[in-house]
Amino acid sequence: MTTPVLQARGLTKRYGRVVAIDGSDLDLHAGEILAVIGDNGAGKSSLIKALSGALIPDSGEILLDGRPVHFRNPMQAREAGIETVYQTLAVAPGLDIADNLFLGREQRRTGPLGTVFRMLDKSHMRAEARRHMTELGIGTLQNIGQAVESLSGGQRQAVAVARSAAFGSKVVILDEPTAALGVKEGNRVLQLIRDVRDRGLPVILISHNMPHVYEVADRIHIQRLGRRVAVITPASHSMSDAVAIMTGAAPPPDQAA
Ligand SMILES: Nc1ncnc2c1ncn2[C@@H]1O[C@H](COP(=O)(O)OP(=O)(O)OP(=O)(O)O)[C@@H](O)[C@H]1O
Repeated sequence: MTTPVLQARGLTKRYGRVVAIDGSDLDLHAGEILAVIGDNGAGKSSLIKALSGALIPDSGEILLDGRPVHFRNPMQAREAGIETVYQTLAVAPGLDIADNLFLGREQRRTGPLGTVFRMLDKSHMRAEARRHMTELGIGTLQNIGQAVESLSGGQRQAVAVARSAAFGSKVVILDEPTAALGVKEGNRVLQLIRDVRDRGLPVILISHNMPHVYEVADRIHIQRLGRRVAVITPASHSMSDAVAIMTGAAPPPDQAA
């Protein structure tokens, strides 16, 4: 078995008396979409925050390509190649698509125009933005200079996913990317997620939408009461099996025997 790209071992995080994650494990393999499902409060967000540097776990270990990493903040996780799109979309509505793609990573002009006057290399950013969007087949966004506030929810998500795919060199983490979307837009974002995987970036997808999970996930990590209780696949278990394990109505598979 090859080493997982990203692993969590026994991660724990407490908030006072509340145990948000309780010795949770996670394994993300190369080339896969790993869905993380669980009831409200199961610790999905906390787990993902730990993996993306937004939360420092009390104990446990995170391994990237088999090597221990200790992220103190989201920037360090991004620098290590883990790109996360949160539920609350971090897009800036007033800025255009290209600017959003490069938010926090603006490219300056070369020479004193860039270093002294901090001038942005707009044309380069536009060209790069267009290349990334085209690569991911987001054909509907013709005008890279269009303000993001004029885009639909699905198109905004597409920009956020494209951004994570453009900059994530090892892992892309998506927190409820289809939550607020209509059927058509949701499907488009699902296709985008497959494209990201097929281009070689493994994806962690947190979602409450079971049909979406079953449509795209290669494996499904079930989180319950702060820890991983099972890993199943859409082929091994039905949607109702998954929900039963998630809610505790059925025992996890290894205990079922
Ligand atoms: N900053 C915080 N302060 C206090 N308690 C927190 C904090 N963040 C999370 N918790 C608690 O930790 C537990 C796990 O929360 P978390 O958000 O990780 O779950 P979740 O599975 O993502 O839930 P949901 O599906 O509702 O988003 C919950 O009981 C929650 O109330």
